[in-house]
Amino acid sequence: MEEIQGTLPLSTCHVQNGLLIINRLHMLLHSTALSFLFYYRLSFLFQDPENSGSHLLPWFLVFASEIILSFIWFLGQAYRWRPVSRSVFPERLPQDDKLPAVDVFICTADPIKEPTLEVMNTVLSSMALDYPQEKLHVYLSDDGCSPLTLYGMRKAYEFARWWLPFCRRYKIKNRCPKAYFSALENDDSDFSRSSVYMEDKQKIKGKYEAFKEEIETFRKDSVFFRDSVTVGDYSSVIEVMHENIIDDVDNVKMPLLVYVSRERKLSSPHHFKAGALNVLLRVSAVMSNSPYILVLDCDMFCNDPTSARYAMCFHLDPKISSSLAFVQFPQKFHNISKNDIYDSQLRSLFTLQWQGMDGLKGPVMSGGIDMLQLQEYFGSSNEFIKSLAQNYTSVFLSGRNTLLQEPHLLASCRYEIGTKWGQDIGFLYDSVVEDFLTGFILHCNGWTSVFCEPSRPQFLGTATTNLNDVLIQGTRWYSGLFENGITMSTKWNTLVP
Ligand SMILES: O=c1ccn([C@@H]2O[C@H](COP(=O)(O)OP(=O)(O)O[C@H]3O[C@H](CO)[C@@H](O)[C@H](O)[C@H]3O)[C@@H](O)[C@H]2O)c(=O)[nH]1
Ligand SMILES: [Mn+2]
Repeated sequence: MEEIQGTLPLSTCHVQNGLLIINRLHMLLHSTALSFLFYYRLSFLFQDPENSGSHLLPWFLVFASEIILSFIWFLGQAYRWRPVSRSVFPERLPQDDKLPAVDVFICTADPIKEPTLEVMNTVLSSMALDYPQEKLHVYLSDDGCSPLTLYGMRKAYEFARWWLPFCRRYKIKNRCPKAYFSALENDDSDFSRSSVYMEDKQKIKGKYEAFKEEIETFRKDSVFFRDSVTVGDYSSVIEVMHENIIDDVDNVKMPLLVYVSRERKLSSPHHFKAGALNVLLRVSAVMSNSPYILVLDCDMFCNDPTSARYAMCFHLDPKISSSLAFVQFPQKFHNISKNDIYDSQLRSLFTLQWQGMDGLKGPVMSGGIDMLQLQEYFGSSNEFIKSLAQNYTSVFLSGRNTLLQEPHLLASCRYEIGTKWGQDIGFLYDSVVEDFLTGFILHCNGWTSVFCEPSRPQFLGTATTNLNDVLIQGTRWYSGLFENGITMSTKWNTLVP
């Protein structure tokens, strides 16, 4: 940190002046029009009662609707007040050995709705991030406790032994194997004319096909398929995959890969994704205990390996790092058609509102993809985690991979009873949109966030594209946001300093 202080900045922030002027002019025009409208309505109500009497009820109803719509419009103007854009300079980051460690958290819940091969593609793309491999640890939480997912993880780890050195050697930009092999004609590698590269590519393609086949065979196997989602109560399953140097030529190391399926009891609250993330927070604290986490949905693969370094440009920037809680990446999708009739790409959020919020306290934590710093706010009040971390990190690094007694306790239902997990610590439980609530509370506590939107999408996810899914997702989000509003208004006294 000392080295980069006083030298060139790691990130810069520009106010988008053109947009700012247009937005503010539009606000002025719109509010002038609203003032005329209100004047017109009020003067009607106060005119001679004989003329207005019979129309009074419809006028009141229309006026009330206009007031509500204007109020909603007024609240939305904050997003347009000061839009900013940011640039990062990853080449100015400190040397690799000075970079902090990062834990990647990926959540999956159902191997049927979230096909295992896709989830493994997300796992592989995050293992292949351009970040010092010994400082990268990937955790997958499986809320379906599916043998298929665990099998997929083992096979993905085997395939990664080939995939990672290949990506590193040829500086592949698209490190999600499925996306890379399906875009063969637009090969983006600098080596695309080299015959050695083409040979290697065919070899790796063969390995990928075999990996795909193995997962498919396992899935089709009727005995396992019936069991591919475990129902009822089950205990936790944790498996650590860890190996040192795998490729002496390129000196490629394998990141740590951990499969975590937390204990489930139908009698204990489940807390969905927030519950899964909190288990990962605790389990990772006794294994790798990194100060930063990158949270990904299982369908959000890394489309550009530089994302972790980009996020570090903010977290290590002395100008903003002291109050910075998280870096939010936009959610972009690979399966949007030209028509996109339901606006599944969420344009108003990610191309307008988040940039506007970035000019205030920062974008809300909107799931999918965010890089959070942990030291200050998540784990610090939990002395137990701290003490465990001190005892166990060294045990793990010394190569005894089967330390697993404590992680199982941390992944059990009973661990959280009587603690503040989900209330004051970790991801919050009071909402089905846990990310929004957690982000709002962090902002209320004085933390900020930034929006990182480089031209190449850093992550690509799967959008909901049929009406049924759009409605279910929308109902969940908006009822969750409503719930958040209630939760926050009841906590108002404690939130506002
Ligand atoms: O009990 C559960 C339920 C969901 N998930 C995972 O959580 C993620 C998001 O769930 P999904 O059903 O795909 O919800 P979406 O509406 O697509 O997700 C958006 O909205 C969620 C809040 O509702 C955020 O958590 C997500 O990050 C955001 O991408 C997925 O990876 C799931 O596997 C779990 O791990 N456990
Ligand atoms: Mn999703």
